[in-house]
Amino acid sequence: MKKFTKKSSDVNHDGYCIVSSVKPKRGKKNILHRMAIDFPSSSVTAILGPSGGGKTTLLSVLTDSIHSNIQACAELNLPGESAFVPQQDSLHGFYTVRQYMHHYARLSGLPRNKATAQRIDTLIKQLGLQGQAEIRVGDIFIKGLSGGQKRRLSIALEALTNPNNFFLDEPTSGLDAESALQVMDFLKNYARAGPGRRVILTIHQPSSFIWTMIDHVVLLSQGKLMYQGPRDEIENFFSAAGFPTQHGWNPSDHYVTAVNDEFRDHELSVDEWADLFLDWSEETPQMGLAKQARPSILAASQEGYIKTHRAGCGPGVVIELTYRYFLNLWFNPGILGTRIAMYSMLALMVGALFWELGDRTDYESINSRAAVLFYCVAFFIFMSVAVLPFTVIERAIVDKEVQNNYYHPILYQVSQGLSSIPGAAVLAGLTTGIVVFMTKLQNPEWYFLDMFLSLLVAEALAQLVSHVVPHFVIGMAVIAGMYGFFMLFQGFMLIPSDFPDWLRWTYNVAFHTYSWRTFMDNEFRGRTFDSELFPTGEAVLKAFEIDDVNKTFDMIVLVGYAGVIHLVSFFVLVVKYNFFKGKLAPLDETARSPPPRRAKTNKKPMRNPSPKAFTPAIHELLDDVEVDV
Ligand SMILES: Nc1ncnc2c1ncn2[C@@H]1O[C@H](COP(=O)(O)OP(=O)(O)OP(=O)(O)O)[C@@H](O)[C@H]1O
Repeated sequence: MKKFTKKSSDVNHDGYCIVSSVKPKRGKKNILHRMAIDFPSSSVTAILGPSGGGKTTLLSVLTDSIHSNIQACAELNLPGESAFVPQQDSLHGFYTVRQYMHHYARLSGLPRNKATAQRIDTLIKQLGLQGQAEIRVGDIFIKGLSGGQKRRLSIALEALTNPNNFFLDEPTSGLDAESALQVMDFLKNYARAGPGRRVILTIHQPSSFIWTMIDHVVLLSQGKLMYQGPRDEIENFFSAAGFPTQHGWNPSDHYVTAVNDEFRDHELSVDEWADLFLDWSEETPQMGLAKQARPSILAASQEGYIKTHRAGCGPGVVIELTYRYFLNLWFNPGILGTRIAMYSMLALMVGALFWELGDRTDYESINSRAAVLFYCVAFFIFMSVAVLPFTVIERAIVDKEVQNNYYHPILYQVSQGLSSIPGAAVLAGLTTGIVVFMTKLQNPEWYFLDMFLSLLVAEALAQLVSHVVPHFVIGMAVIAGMYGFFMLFQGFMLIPSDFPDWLRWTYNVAFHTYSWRTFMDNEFRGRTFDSELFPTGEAVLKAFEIDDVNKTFDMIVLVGYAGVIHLVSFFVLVVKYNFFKGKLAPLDETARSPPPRRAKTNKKPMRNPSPKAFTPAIHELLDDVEVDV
């Protein structure tokens, strides 16, 4: 029996992957069965097969990004840096195409010189985006690139840093025939442009044009290997099996249909196809694992080894990400614009309702002061929830960038923390200016500081929640629930000594407590009132059991609160990207031998098939189609 002899130590330009099994952690059914696949360098390898065949799962094994609920035993040998272009284009909408390319160049630490600018221009041209170079990508607020143009931009962004292993999930989906052809042409040239490069992509239905641009084919069905080898050999295999492609048919349609027995009985079952391929590849000298040196292609690689460039330095990445967040704030009306409008309107309404309240000393004004300060804490902080959808949407972009090794999540966390400072300052300044001016509450500098730090904590909390919830709607519900608790516990509705004993600790946990009592101390301390019950502000503070409050201490607590939340966010990101990721387990030794034959079939590969032996079921289907002439 032929042995698969490759070991991880055999690092050369012939890539391969040996899968022993891939299955869900809870469940016995294999998603991918035992298989060994070549990934020759300087080639475009297409993974294709029927829906549910295991293409995406195989790609996730190859990119080491398997889901945490999957158990995979596999060995990979794909030397060099990798980049992955997911099927979903995760892009910020405010950059133009050229700006986006320069942004990624800076993020990767590419030198800011003419060569980089030229490479960007070349990529834009090669991917047919020169007409859109100065057009914004677009999002829900502004119309920008079409779906296909976004696809091409995603490819250009990852190609910029010359990864050796360039993985793409359905790169041609959503593209018209000409664009798809251009993309494939680009990928083919990319693979050829240097030894040690390989392009590995999944594809659903390659057109006959695209089919000719594929060098190497991996055909999967029901998680089993139907064929792997050079594209120009697959027809020999199907012919030998008695299923040649008929004249005028798209070969890939034929192969994918022939191995899909999910809808109707085929002459050969998937197991029989798998066995036929094993038999055929053993008998065929040019087949077999890692035999495709493809000297003709390697000979065409004249440019020499081009070094991959990824992962910029720490401070550079933080500056770039912080700058990106500012641009997002600036161009995305949902993040800052809407909030500025809402905060202004509410602040004006507060000012109008409590007009010149600070000048009043009557008994009712005491109640009004406490109420307006409660409102300021509760609602202005609550509205920071508006940031959550955008951080959740940005998550897909960050996931892609972390997976593609642009930066460590800690740098993203630092930049998020820094980015929230100016936004919080603008909103706090706005509300302070309007509310304090109209209501004549005292000490605007403390009002501003308290509002600013409270908003910083609220933004940090929104960012933390955005890292863990599956959807922003859930995140908003979680934050609304938390703030509901915090408002109850902050000491306004109930003074601390009236709390049930077992809930007393909650008073200190809610950050609203520190915000509100500082507002209260700021407003009441030193005031006198025309009231026998509360002749001084201190008497009011005493009634709320906050007469011994130290404002400076409370502001330090808010800073610490924000710091702790950012720290928790950091740990959440580290855990998420390191421990909640599925890990590839090593192969057991038996996996190096070919898979056992499962289906004992008498259908030996036929060397001289008659054209009549073509899948009868397909003919039946086609015969049923009535054509009106
Ligand atoms: N995390 C998982 N847990 C359980 N089953 C899974 C998991 N991921 C994939 N599968 C199953 O494995 C099979 C292969 O899925 P996969 O997404 O790899 O197929 P595919 O070839 O990419 O399909 P399509 O072309 O429709 O995208 C499917 O039956 C799918 O339900």
